[in-house]
Amino acid sequence: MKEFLGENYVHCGEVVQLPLEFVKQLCLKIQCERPESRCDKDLDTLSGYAMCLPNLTRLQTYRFAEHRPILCVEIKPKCGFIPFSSNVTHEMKHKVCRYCMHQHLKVATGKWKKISKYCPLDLYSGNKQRMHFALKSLLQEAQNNLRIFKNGELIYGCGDARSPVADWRELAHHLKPFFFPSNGLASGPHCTRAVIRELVHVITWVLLSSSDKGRTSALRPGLQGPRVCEASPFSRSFRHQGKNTPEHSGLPKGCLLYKTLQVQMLDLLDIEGLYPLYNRVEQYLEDFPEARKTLQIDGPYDEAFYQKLLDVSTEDDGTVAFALTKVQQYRVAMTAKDCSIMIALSPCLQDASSDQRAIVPSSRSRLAFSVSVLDLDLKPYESIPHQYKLDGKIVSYYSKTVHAKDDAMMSTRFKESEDCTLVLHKV
Ligand SMILES: O=P(O)(O)O[C@@H]1[C@@H](OP(=O)(O)O)[C@H](OP(=O)(O)O)[C@H](O)[C@H](OP(=O)(O)O)[C@H]1OP(=O)(O)O
Ligand SMILES: Nc1ncnc2c1ncn2[C@@H]1O[C@H](COP(=O)(O)OP(=O)(O)OP(=O)(O)O)[C@@H](O)[C@H]1O
Repeated sequence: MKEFLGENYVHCGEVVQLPLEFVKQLCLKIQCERPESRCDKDLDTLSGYAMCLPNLTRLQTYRFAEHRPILCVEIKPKCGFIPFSSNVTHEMKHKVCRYCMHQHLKVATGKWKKISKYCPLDLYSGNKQRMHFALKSLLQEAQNNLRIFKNGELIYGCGDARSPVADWRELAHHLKPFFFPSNGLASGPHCTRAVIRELVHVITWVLLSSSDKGRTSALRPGLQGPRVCEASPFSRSFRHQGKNTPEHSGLPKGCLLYKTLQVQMLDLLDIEGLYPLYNRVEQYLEDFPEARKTLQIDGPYDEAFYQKLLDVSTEDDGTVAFALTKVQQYRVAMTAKDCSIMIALSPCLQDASSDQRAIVPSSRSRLAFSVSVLDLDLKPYESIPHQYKLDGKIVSYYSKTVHAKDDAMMSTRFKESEDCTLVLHKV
């Protein structure tokens, strides 16, 4: 991931040894804090090892702990493209992105209460208007896609599914000293709006900022699907006005969103095209179980592994080697679709001679920032059948309920318009 996303954004951490008794106690202690949907997860209590990562709610540009106040915005942007693969059998998947479709299933199964207006394609569009809309939508319905921390403590977003904290007034109260440090902006709805607007502008600016490191240019998936999701309320409102959605202004090539999207696009065949290839590898492993090691299913994720990921050809020569490359690319893509971006912001002193590239030129205050990526452990090979089933469920639920409802609404409107024919008589 360092190779793809760049040195600056990825923190590998280090492996540390822990007493088994400590891990066991920790595991018991956190179990009651897990949201219900994550109760099947477990800490590895047997290996005696853990990953020690830096605290990413803090600025990563300074070596020493800062004593200045720090704000951190965590965004889990999810998949930012619509599949372009010809293996896709459901027409809907070429029009509506997975996140927007999945929202309906999540609400139906009780994971969340309300459908979010957030659409990843808006965030990844590079178009400021669309990005602002996406970020405001995240602020309205944070789900597990947005969290805000102040000095390392969660002040906005879901700690877990049961206790969402989502009060804009309270949030603005926390944020005001960061964005309007020296003026006496009166409180009230006007102040809340101004602070939230400033937050959205600063985050957009940071997301579009570039760092030149990383070898992303090596990835050229080539094909691209539609750049607008039909379900996004932003593009819907444009369509209702008879206008086209502003497509995209293009993400700057060095920015983290661009790099993340490139890695996500390693999912070249879509799960529908990938699943038969997974079965080919499975069949091979059934015949030669000892090959699991040489195929590097469980690593090591070394230079040789990385080099194979760069082969973005989609021409199947029927070999296990081809199938394996696509499977590994898919796992990397899935990881990039589920990672989080941590944006840490801290006011910097007017006279501090800091690196100008890491300062947001916000109108009211000078903010130092750092951007990191979280949750980059490679998705397991074993999760592919689950992905395949889930994909089918998401699409069929969306098609059956939401799309059918849309159709019904259209035909009712049509019928109503027939019933209400206005007859004009000459007088
Ligand atoms: O499949 P998705 O898109 O629902 O993603 C899962 C996430 O749900 P989300 O859609 O973000 O609410 C899910 O998020 P939550 O734990 O529900 O917050 C996990 O991140 C899961 O990854 P893993 O199985 O724990 O490694 C994610 O599973 P993977 O598909 O990334 O394996
Ligand atoms: N290094 C870090 N610095 C700051 N916050 C972190 C860090 N690592 C994790 N977090 C916080 O904890 C949350 C959960 O982390 P993560 O997704 O890595 O856990 P996980 O591996 O999915 O947990 P599990 O599978 O055990 O339930 C993140 O969304 C983030 O808010």
